[in-house]
Amino acid sequence: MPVHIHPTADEALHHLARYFCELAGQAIAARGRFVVALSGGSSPRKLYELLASTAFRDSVSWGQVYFFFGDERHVPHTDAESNYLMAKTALLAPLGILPEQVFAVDTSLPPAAAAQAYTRSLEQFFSGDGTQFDLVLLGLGDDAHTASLFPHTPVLQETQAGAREVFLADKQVYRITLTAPLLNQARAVVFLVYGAGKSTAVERVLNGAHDPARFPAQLIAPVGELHWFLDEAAASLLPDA
Ligand SMILES: O=C1O[C@H](COP(=O)(O)O)[C@@H](O)[C@H](O)[C@H]1O
Repeated sequence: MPVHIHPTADEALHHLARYFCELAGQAIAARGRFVVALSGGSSPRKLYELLASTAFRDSVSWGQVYFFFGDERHVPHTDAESNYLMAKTALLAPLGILPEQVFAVDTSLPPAAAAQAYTRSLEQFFSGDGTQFDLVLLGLGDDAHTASLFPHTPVLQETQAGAREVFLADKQVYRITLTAPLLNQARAVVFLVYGAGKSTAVERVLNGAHDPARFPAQLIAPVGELHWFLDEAAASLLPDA
């Protein structure tokens, strides 16, 4: 599994942006479309802004790219916490992506219904082809969660590919997440992690004992490629860094 360690976050972001464009070109040439699951939280915003910048925007046939979300907070799409809003602001609106290319979680529904509806959207979109993303972008929380697969939550036991609701008891909030079996069907999965605050989580996930209940990102083992793009700060506790 390639772990790419770059001196700075900016360099990691540029290398990942180039990889994104490369995969998009290959997928569009082979299958006529590029289907991506976006990550949320704070780290990917800079990647999205970079992809929409003059440096990269002409490197992808954006009209053939379809966007889903690896996870979403159960808040309105106008809420500052919304992963959809972040992606819309940083990537989708600047690139003029059409609404029919974007599959957001319907957070106006109650959490379980929103998850069921999202599972159905995925099934309809991929009908017959199997639900396989060309690329899943993921981040890593400092508690080793990824998407909304949080430590010690029941969704970690899920064996079916789909979307599920997750209740975070400490924050008393719901999220919707794609399950590990679904994420693992992807042709490529990429973690983008930068900053010293993530170094312990990176070390535990990549080098610690296998304990996905504590380190859920260890559940990610796709049938396709798996890459980690790190800066030196996030990689600082890895033995070879
Ligand atoms: O909550 C979330 O966090 C993880 C990590 O996000 P970051 O803000 O620490 O970079 C992210 O992968 C997930 O999509 C997001 O909803």
